[in-house]
Amino acid sequence: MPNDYDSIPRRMGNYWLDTRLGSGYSGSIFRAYNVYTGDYVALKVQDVNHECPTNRYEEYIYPLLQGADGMPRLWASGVQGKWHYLVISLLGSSLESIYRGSGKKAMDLRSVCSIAIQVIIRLQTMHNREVLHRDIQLGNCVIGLPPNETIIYMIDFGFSKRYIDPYTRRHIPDSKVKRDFLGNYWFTSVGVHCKGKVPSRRDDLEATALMLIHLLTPGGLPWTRNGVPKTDEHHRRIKRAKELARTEDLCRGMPSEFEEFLRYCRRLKFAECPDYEHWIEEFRELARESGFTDVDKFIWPPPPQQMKPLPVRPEAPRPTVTPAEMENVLHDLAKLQLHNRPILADQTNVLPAQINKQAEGSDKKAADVVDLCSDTTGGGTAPEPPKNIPPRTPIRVKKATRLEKLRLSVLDATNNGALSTVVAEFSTFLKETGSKTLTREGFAFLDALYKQLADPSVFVQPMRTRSATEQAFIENQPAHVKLGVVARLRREVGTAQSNRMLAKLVADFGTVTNKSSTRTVTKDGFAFLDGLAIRLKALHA
Ligand SMILES: Nc1ncnc2c1ncn2[C@@H]1O[C@H](COP(=O)(O)OP(=O)(O)OP(=O)(O)O)[C@@H](O)[C@H]1O
Repeated sequence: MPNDYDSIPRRMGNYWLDTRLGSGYSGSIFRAYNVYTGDYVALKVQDVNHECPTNRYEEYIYPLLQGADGMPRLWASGVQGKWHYLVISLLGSSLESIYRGSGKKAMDLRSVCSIAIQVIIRLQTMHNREVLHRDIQLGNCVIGLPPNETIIYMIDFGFSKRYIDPYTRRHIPDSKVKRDFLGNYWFTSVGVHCKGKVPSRRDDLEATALMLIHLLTPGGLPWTRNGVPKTDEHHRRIKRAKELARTEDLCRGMPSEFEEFLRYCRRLKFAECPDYEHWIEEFRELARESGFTDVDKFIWPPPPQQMKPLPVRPEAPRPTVTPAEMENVLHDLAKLQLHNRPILADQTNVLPAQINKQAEGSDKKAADVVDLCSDTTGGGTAPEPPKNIPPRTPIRVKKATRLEKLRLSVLDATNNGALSTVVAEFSTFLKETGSKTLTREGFAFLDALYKQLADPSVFVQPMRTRSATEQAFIENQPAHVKLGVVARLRREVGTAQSNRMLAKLVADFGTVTNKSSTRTVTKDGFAFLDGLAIRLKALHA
């Protein structure tokens, strides 16, 4: 039901309406002031007969959120004539208008980290108070007015809901029945938007992840680029694009935290409590490592000395490597003389001359390389990148750096004792980072380990590369298949008699982890890695 704005009285209760700040489907919002105190507020007006009485819902939710940082205060509410009104703290611009107003194609990393930290904290507050937001988007995150302009506030609780039943104290039930989508086109989670699932805490977080990725993507998330859908067909196309978009494609070129955060949100179970603290820390650390200070504050415009180059990803698809360029790479690889590196593998049947030949003849396997730029394999001294190939984006700091160091330690290990230490460190590191997702650097580590255990002189297809058809097949595999394989590997690792046998187990572990949709290391997976470290030590003795 559209609002008849002209009939809205100039005075509502003790408040005099000034300028209109915004309006949405459900009502209008005005800047207003208290006629007795002169204090400015925001006043949200809605027709009492509106088909979607969001003001009434908000009136119920606001008291649950009072007093918390970043939550607007509800000063008054009431009905005047045919109008229901809410009087709330007057705030500043929304992130939507800040982003649009910047004229930039993507937001800087410092600002996005601040948004991540603050929005996750806000959601933690809301969820602790048993409320789901259910409409996370840039327009519903606004900054305060001076002196609170560095604080991000949540607004618009018209779709919010208590997820703990106040009487039974139980979490709202899940349901298999598909429900109408509630939220917004751009950021509402795939589960809720495309699959009609019941929203829970995980979906507020997934919407946050998508919002962050949107801000870092030049031109925004792919399905946002043609504007709000005007037809059902357009809406269907958006849902399809959203559902089919692969996490790694959405996050290509960004610090790995964003990809991991999105994967994490999508792995959460319906009633699971997210680990807010972990992700707040992850984004703080990412910001710190990128050289940003005071990142809990959203400072706009961003301080000039902290305006680092954006983790821009190329908008056009990465050009494929030409045969000539590939030849250059292989030539350089051959020059690495892998046969001179310390070899731990069982070499009984491999004569030095053969090893040499294998290194030189490794171009036969070149066609197997699916994505040369995104996976790190091979020896320590990297060859000069061939000309005309776009440079790799200089990001994925921290975890990536640590994993890369571990990978190099694998390649430098000269005996099983040293390898055992590195494997134990790898396992501990993964456990401590909290994120159990194996990133590409994690797979590169396994690739290196496999090579050391099997035969470092042979080119090995990286475990993580896979085609679209493999991906589709993998996604149809039930989770218990992976669990069963890893449990077997865990058992077998304790009795493996040689490095070759261990190499085979590592390869199976990499393959099965890669085959799971989330690429996570399970409890059995960690037991396997720890068992591997112990076995290597035993074989060394
Ligand atoms: N407290 C506030 N102070 C200042 N501006 C505000 C405030 N609340 C909302 N606004 C502005 O008004 C816009 C609409 O507000 P809000 O989202 O609460 O209303 P809505 O009717 O639910 O809108 P929509 O239909 O777009 O969800 C916001 O994007 C923001 O720009």
